[in-house]
Amino acid sequence: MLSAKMFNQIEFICRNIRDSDLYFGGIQIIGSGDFFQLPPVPDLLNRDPGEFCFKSDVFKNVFRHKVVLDKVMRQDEPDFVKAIHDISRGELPTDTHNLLKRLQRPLPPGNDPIRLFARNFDREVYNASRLLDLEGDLKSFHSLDEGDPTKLRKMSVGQSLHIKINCPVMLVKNLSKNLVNGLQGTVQEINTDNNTVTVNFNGLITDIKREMFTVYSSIDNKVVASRLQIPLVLSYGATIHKAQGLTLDRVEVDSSNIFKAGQLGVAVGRVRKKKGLRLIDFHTKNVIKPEKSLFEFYELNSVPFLSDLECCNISYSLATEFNLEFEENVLSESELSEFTYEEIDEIEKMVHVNKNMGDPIDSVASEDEIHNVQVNLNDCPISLDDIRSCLPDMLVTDEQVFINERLNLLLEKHKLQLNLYLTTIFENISDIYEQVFGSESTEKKTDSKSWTNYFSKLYKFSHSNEYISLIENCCNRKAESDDFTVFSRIFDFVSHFIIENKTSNIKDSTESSPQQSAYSNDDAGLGKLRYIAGRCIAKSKYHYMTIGKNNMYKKNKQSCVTDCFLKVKILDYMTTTYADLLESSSYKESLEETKRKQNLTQGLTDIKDDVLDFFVDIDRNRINYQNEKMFHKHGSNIFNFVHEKLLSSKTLFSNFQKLLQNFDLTATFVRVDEDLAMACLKALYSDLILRFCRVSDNQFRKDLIKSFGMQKSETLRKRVVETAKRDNTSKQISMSYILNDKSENKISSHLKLQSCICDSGTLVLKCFTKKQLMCLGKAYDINMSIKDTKQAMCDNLLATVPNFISIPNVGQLTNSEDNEQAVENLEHVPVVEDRKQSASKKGSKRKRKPYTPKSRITRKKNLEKIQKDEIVCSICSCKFNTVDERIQCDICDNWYHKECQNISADQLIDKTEDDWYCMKCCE
Ligand SMILES: Nc1ncnc2c1ncn2[C@@H]1O[C@H](COP(=O)(O)OP(=O)(O)OP(=O)(O)O)[C@@H](O)[C@H]1O
Repeated sequence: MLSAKMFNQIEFICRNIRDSDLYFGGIQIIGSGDFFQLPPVPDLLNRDPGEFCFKSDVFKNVFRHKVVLDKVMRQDEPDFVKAIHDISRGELPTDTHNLLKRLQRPLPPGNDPIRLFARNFDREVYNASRLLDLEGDLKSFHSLDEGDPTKLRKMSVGQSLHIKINCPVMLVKNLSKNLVNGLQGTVQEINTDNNTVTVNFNGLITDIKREMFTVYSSIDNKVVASRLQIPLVLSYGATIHKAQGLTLDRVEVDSSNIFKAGQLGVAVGRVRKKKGLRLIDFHTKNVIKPEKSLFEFYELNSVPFLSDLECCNISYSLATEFNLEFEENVLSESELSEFTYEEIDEIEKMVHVNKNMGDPIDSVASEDEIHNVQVNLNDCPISLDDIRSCLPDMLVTDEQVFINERLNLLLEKHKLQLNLYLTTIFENISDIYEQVFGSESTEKKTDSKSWTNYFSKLYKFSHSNEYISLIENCCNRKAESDDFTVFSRIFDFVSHFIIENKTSNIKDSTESSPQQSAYSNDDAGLGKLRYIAGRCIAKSKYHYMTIGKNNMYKKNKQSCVTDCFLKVKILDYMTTTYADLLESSSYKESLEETKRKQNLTQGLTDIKDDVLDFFVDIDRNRINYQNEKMFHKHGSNIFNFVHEKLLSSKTLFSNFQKLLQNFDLTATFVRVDEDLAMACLKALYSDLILRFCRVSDNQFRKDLIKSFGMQKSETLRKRVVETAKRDNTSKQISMSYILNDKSENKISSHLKLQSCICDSGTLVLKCFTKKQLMCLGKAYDINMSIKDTKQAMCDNLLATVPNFISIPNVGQLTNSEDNEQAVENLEHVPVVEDRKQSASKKGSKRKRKPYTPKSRITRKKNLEKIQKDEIVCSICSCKFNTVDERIQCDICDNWYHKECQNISADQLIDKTEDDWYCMKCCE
């Protein structure tokens, strides 16, 4: 079926070739078709979402007249005609239902029927199994490919064509008027030397040679892949899409994977008579209701024809320019084509799915404290019997069976050596623990670094020669990779044991951390879980399909193909259609979320309700193991820990079995016995658990990182705010700032001083010298004495300044020289005395050398030192360019740039008259 985008493009090309304003350049168009048949296939490569063409504005203007052909020519049995009509419209009245049920019998003897499948994979498996059953030599033709391999998958011919003489084939390219796409024939001769296959097409015997197939990308505006191959495919079976348009006499329709409205109708409608049709695996859910717009389209009235057809000569107007809306929203409305499973990778790239799921991270851990130490590190409290508890109860995978067997053997035959191994690793791991977190008597704060350190030490030990020789001692031979697998289980067990006992008091933050809540707690979460579960199933299905396809024609691999085929069938059984869910799901409220998340992968993730229940179970189990507390204990190993716990849960596995109790093993064309079914079941269980663990682990790690990131950024933000505050206050308020303030009564500087005082009174200590404080006191009418300590002066200011709205006696604040004079006049107390007093008071708090006033000689000497570049600023370590830009602290005697101490360079501080303390000493 033509899509809206394709229709618009054809119209555009015709109009441009004709260089005309008329639609299609004035070319008369007669369109025919049945919209209740297969809908257009979306084409991701060309950004075509696969909308019905009648939705295009151009279509509405061009096809104003509609004629409904209602006489069916292919079939002549009224009940059969009605049944095809019903199922095409998504209806299943009783008479039609009964008729379809009756058609589930084998076909009466006759020619080999063609089997129709909804999905390519089923067709391929069927074709391969039939071909291998046919006598004769298998011949293969391999294509010559160029370009992007993912695009090559879209080709209608495969990379390899496997055929035998007398096998049925179908032409997949129009070669001439008679040799058309879809024509069926039988292979008569095969010549691999000159790449030719002779085919008998109903008496027309023709040599078919290799043809070039290309994939064009309108996005890249070029051919992105090409394949040179014989244009034939095997035709024991075909897809329903491929069979559309054919008229057949004997058909078997496998309806198990019908995924589109119209698909079943097309399949059933290919055959002339009921007696030539057999239905396989038919369910009512295969009858899918088409979208409403289709019914609306047929209900629309048609415009009557005018005799001169003037009604059809409409000019193209810009108002009907291409409806490119869907280019923005390429696939939100789209559904999947039959190729969907093969396009998963491509789709994933487009929706930015993180494929790197499950990569371990070592460096993240939170900062809980370890309170309790319960293990006596000198003795090993673990017995060999305890080791048995690390054997999994339920054996799902081959690896588990293997580990169990090996461990049992060691426990029976190498008890002594195993005991030595156990004691030694216990001691070593305990030592490592102590080294990192301290001894049992000390409570030590642990942080992410410590945990990383701990796990890296464990890793080093487990790869040391000492450790390897321990294992070799137990095995009585050179250690192999299998041995390490077995012993790593005991190693993990001991490591967990030690941490478990030491961290038993760690606060379990499961409830407070959002990342550890179950998906299934609310509707949105359930919707998300359905999507995740569906993705796990779809990925698993794709995985087995690929293995199956790769081994399809290898004779000795047929059991592997059967195995994969059965697994795919089981996975199919777990899914349904969105329409079915809308009608019958008990979790309808959650479906919206599933649909929203599906976007491109719509259809892939519609899993049945009972399958969702099973995943809810997994999820609830998962949060018991996948939480912050467990993360502390297992570090990067948490993924394996969670995975193993879920894998070995008997309840989960039996729930999984229950899910499939009604699955009909006989409904497939491959022979399946009970053992194979059970093996497949276990493998699938293991695969789905693994995939689910990867997704949840990925999410868990992301959430952890996010929460750590938030903590980190909060600390950082705090620091920035504090620094900014400090900078602000210390820079904003200084004597020169107050003096330069031209506002009335120096309101501006008053406010700044006020805010500086309110924020932190101690900052004032840093900003002003004693002399300046005296000045300020005078300006605010505060009675201060030069004998007062700086702190007392500040306290006075602190108590007074907030009570004023501006500086009351601005006149008292003059320039610094005047200030000095003012202070001189105020009190005639020797400054040296005050300095001594102040220094001795400070000395009570911290030890400091007694204050010695710098004599002119000392200053001169210092000056000389400065000039000889011997002295540098103690903050920035840079030299001083001028004498005036430096200042020396009277407590620590260090030199600083004034600016490094937030003192403006032009500010004069005569240190022969007053002391000055650097910021550090003030603190
Ligand atoms: N006027 C006719 N008289 C006799 N047989 C006819 C007539 N028209 C069509 N048929 C036969 O009916 C069958 C279906 O015809 P055709 O494929 O053209 O229909 P269609 O509408 O394209 O079908 P579909 O869309 O279902 O594939 C063919 O076998 C054709 O030979």
